[in-house]
Amino acid sequence: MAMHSLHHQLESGAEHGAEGRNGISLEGIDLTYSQGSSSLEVLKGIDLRLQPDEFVCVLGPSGCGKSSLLHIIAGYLPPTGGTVRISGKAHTEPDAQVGVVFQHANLFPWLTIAGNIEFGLKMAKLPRTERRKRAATYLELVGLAQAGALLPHQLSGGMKQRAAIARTLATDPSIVLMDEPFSALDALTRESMQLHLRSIWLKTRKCVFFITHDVDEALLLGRRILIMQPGPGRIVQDFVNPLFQETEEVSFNRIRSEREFIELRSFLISQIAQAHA
Ligand SMILES: Nc1ncnc2c1ncn2[C@@H]1O[C@H](COP(=O)(O)OP(=O)(O)OP(=O)(O)O)[C@@H](O)[C@H]1O
Repeated sequence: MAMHSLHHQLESGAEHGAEGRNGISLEGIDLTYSQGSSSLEVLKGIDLRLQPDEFVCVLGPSGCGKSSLLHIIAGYLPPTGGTVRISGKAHTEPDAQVGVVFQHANLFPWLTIAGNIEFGLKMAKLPRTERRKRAATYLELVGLAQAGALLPHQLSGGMKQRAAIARTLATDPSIVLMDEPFSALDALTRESMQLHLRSIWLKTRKCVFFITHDVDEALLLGRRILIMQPGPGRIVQDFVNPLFQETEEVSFNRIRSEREFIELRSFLISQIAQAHA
């Protein structure tokens, strides 16, 4: 596929996400940070619909407003304009529908791994037996079935991040927002986490909004890919990832060696560089 024709051959993500009223919809989101007499317009007119089982990766140069957008979807930050809707209803405050995973796990150091997972469930007033059961289920799902009684400092970075994912999923959110969740991990752990997350998504089919700086990561994980551009932040590319396969049986090495992967990779890098210029 020649680079100049690549863009025309990609299926639009906006059409893909447009079905039904479920999932997330962002309507005309604007954000301006104001401090004293100065202000910074960070996001302008973001329109986006995500299906309830979407896995979307968001790429864009540093400072284009990716994290700000995530904070708005989470309900942490009110936009200066526009509306976030979840299943058609305006979403203005953090709640159990939306789970967030950050770059660092931020586990409570004094609680065991199971205790960390149960903490949010306790806040949600789930009875103790149900909390125990859920913690065991999600520890199993992230491959930490044997680690429930350990304290966070006894875990590796990758294990801590898996515990953080289990903690988020255990509250059964319909949307999981992830802000560069694997960027602090070494390359090998990162790849195993990517495979793990893929397999969790195939089992749970949650809507995942995943911010990354890593083009390869977006191509290996995203069913849909967005590219944002700064000044002010907006979405400039939105397409269905043609490399995405709905199966557990994937070899990242094989995908990485495919011609289409290499072409898409340089296409994305050129788009991000353009956005940066
Ligand atoms: N609380 C804040 N007050 C004022 N300006 C802010 C605030 N948070 C972020 N900004 C500014 O808004 C812009 C977008 O920041 P944001 O963190 O959303 O971008 P990003 O794309 O996630 O960046 P990165 O990839 O580096 O994490 C940046 O110019 C940043 O300096």
